[in-house]
Formats: sequence, structure tokens, C-alpha cells
Amino acid sequence: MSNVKEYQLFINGEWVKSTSGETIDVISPSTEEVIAKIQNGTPEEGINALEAADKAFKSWKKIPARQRAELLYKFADKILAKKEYLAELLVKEQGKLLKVARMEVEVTATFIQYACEWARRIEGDILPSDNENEQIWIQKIPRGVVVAITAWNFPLALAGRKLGPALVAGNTLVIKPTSETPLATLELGDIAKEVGIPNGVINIVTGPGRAMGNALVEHPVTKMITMTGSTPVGQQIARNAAQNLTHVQLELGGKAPFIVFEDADIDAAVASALHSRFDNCGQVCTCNERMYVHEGIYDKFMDKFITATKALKVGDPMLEDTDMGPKVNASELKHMEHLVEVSVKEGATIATGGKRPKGSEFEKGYWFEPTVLTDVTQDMTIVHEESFGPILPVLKFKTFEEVVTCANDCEYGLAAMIFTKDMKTIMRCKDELEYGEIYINRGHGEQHQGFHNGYKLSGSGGEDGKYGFEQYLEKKTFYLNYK
Ligand SMILES: NC(=O)C1=CN([C@@H]2O[C@H](COP(=O)(O)OP(=O)(O)OC[C@H]3O[C@@H](n4cnc5c(N)ncnc54)[C@H](OP(=O)(O)O)[C@@H]3O)[C@@H](O)[C@H]2O)C=CC1
Ligand SMILES: O=C(O)[C@@H](O)[C@@H]1OC[C@H](O)[C@H]1O
Repeated sequence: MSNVKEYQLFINGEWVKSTSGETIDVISPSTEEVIAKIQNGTPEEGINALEAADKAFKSWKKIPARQRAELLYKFADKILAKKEYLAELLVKEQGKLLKVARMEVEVTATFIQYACEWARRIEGDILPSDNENEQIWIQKIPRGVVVAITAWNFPLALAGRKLGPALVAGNTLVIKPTSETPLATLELGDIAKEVGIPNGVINIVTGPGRAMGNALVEHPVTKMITMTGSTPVGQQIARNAAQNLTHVQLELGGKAPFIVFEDADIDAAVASALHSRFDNCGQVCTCNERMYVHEGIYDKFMDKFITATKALKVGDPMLEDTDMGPKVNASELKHMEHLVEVSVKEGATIATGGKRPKGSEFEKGYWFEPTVLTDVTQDMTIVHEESFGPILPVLKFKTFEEVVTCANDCEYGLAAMIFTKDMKTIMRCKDELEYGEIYINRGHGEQHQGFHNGYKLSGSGGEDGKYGFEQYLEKKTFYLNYK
């Protein structure tokens, strides 16, 4: 008999076991041990959650936004009060460093706190009519039941990023976390009960995306789907949501170019390039996925960069001096090995890394060395396929036109990073790079008041900030004639 915790479904304020009688094991990426079990929820249970959210919506939307925000500020405070517990749970289920997990818990709370600031700013318009004695009012109203589907790399932060604006705007919510890393998200159910979020306002269901996720997406009660994950799944969700013309917000894959121009501050660029690639074992959507270095500084830059990469310590993510933990699961690890194999076959050179680390501590777990590939050409697979892991292909360039053409030669359009001191180069990059989020002279890392917005196959709708909050609101136009 397993002695690990079995989580249940959180529906209408109650924890319930699935009628499927089946559970899904949650595996530690560091040890491959089963650390918990979750319900293999049925599509019918997903629909039960939608119906609970729909029922709760009728009263939740009538509560003044400021009062909704007061409850969510308490919710955020409770998350912070449980920081160490939630952080250790994130380390166990996702393999991220404890220091990064603590940051993730803090960011989850600040995503919610930021959303609360919008409670008194849900502003509409009063417009003059072309008719006498008439006004036109445009009012912002909540959409209704929102389905949030999240990825495994920052599962708790991604839940908070969606829960905050959804609920402050007056919607109710059904969250389906990924089956890979659902635990910290499931803990939000108890927090909802502790702070007095009314039953049905927040629901959390688990089960494979293709069944549970699909049921949530296709149901007519669902008025908005906000999903973070891979592009293929995002495309599938968009297709399935089309039957009800449900509003869809998608944050998907990326292949961020990191461009180092000849006049760059080399030490600053090395440091930013390093953390923008290897943060969270390279599992961040805005990661430095390919690096272009001007030929004039290439040797000096690469000497420093490879030395710094080799110095990174791979190991137990609970230890303060660890720089990188494991990949999240076995298939992601195999994907790393495959990408390196293909790259070498296509002519790349492994400058460092390229395989699983050796040592007794790495016999179990999904470990991979920080890897840098050189002698890379623009036509190689690794320059176009997202790795979402600790593999960095590096290319040389000569001219501005050449590197911008190469940077834009991509089916994704989420983030880009550039290092230069020249203002004209900066402004030309702003104008010519086809990316929704461009970082100048710094590494990646969004802020809540910005707008996390992917072009092309990186997404649709955007998230965060004023424009992300607006996604959770519908508009109602009202012609008032008082002749
Ligand atoms: N743009 C951004 O901000 C971010 C993008 N990403 C991207 O996410 C990917 C890695 O995350 P990963 O979790 O593997 O992404 P996936 O696309 O595999 O899964 C994302 C979520 O979708 C669910 N899902 C899968 N199939 C369906 C379906 N048919 N209908 C509804 N839901 C479904 C999954 O459930 P289950 O897992 O239970 O099957 C999971 O909860 C990378 O490509 C990365 O670039 C990651 C973070 C941020
Ligand atoms: O989704 C991602 O990978 C990033 O947007 C990440 O998610 C939450 C953190 O705040 C971001 O760095």
C-alpha cells in the first residue's frame, strides 16, 4: 500500500475522489520516486466543476470588485504564509531550485496582488451619440466561467497569473494543472477554503489534458480558456474552442534569439546569456534558445561564456549552491539527447556538456549537463526547434541585416534579447525584430505591469498588465435615448 498523499478533486468547495477509481502518479524528477497521487478525473467531473463555477458566478459577479480584491489579497497573504511548504513541494514535483521555487511562490502572490490593483479600474466609456438626447455607454463586464490550463515549468505562478485577473474581474474559475506538476496548484484549494472564497468560485480538477482538458474546453458553459503550454496543444485547444467561439488566450512555445553586438558589454552579456539559458534547467518560455555573437568579439565572448557554463553546478535542487536541477521528466530528457544527436549529425560541435552527468548522485533522475553547441548554421534543427532545456546553439554574424534576418527566421515570436550600447541599433531592433517582448541589455524576466505577448506560433491574446487583465472582461454597449 503506497504511503504517499493522494490528492483529490476540488469542486464546489469540497475535496472529492474521482469515480474513475484511478489515480496518476506524480514522479520526482530528482529521484524518479512517486511523491504523490492525483485523481484521474473523468470528463464528467470536469463538467461538474464547470457547473459549480457557473452557479457561483451568478453571485460572485455581483460582489463589488473591491470586496473581491480584499478576499484575494488574503488569498495571496496565505500563499506567502505557506511559502516554505509550497516551495519544497515545487522542488519535489518539478525539480526546480529551492531558491527559484521560493521566488515562484512569491511571484504567485504578486501576480494576484497586481490583479487586485485593477479592482477600482474596470473602466468603461460614455460616448456622445449622433442622435439628440442620447448617450452611448460601453460597460466592461465579466465573461463568466474561465478555464485555466497550465504548464509544468512554473505551475503555481502560472495558476496565480490567471486566477488573479479572472476572479478580480468577476469571473469564476476551473483550473486544470498539468498532470506532471499539479501538487502546489492543488494546495490552492485549501487556501481558498481558509480565506473564505465562496464555494464554486475556484475549482481544481486533474486528469490528462486530452480527456479532462478537452471536456473543459469544448463545453458551452466555458466562456474563456486561458492556457499556457506547447504550441501543438494550444492549436488543438483553439480548434476545439472554435465550436462555441469561446474566447481563447494562449501563451505557447518560444525560440528566443540572444544577440550580442560588437559594442556589447561582454561581461554583462555573458552573465545574462548564462542565466537566460540555464535558469530552471532551461525550462522558461522566454529562455535564450539560440545565441548570435558578432564575429569581432566571438572568441573573447565565447571563452568567457564557456568557462562560466562549465562552472555551473548540477545537482540536488534543495541545496543552496546548486545552479541547475534536472529536467522535469524522462521524455524531456530523451528530447535533449535527441537534439544533441541531431545537431552533431548536422555538423555542430559540442563545446561543453551534451550528455547526462556521471556520478552516483545522477543514477536516478532526469539530469542533463549544461550544453553549448558551436559551428552551428542557421539551417540546423536546433536553431528552429524549441529545446526548452539546457542546450544553447551559438552562431556568428557580421552585419545587422544578417542577424535580424536570422533572428526573424522563426515560426515563434515571443521573446528576444539584445546587447549593444548603440541607440540606433536598439531602435532598429525594436522596429525590425518580430517578437512581442524584447529585452535590451538585460536577460529575460517579465514584470506584471508589462504585457507577455507572443506573435506567430507563440500565442494569441497576451497576458499580464492592463492588456492581459482586459482579456478577462467582456464589453456591453448600451444606447440610452432620453427624448
Ligand atoms: N508562453 C509561455 O508563457 C509559456 C510557454 N510554455 C510552453 O509549454 C511547453 C511545456 O509545457 P507542457 O506542460 O509540456 O505543455 P503541454 O502543451 O504539453 O501541456 C500544457 C497543458 O495543456 C494540457 N493539455 C494537453 N492536451 C490538451 C488538450 N487536448 N486539451 C486541453 N488541454 C490539454 C496539459 O495537460 P496534461 O499535461 O495533464 O496532459 C497541460 O495542462 C513548452 O513548449 C513551453 O514553451 C511553458 C511555459 C510558459
Ligand atoms: O511562463 C514562463 O515560462 C515565464 O513566463 C515564467 O512564468 C512565471 C514567471 O514569472 C516567468 O518567468
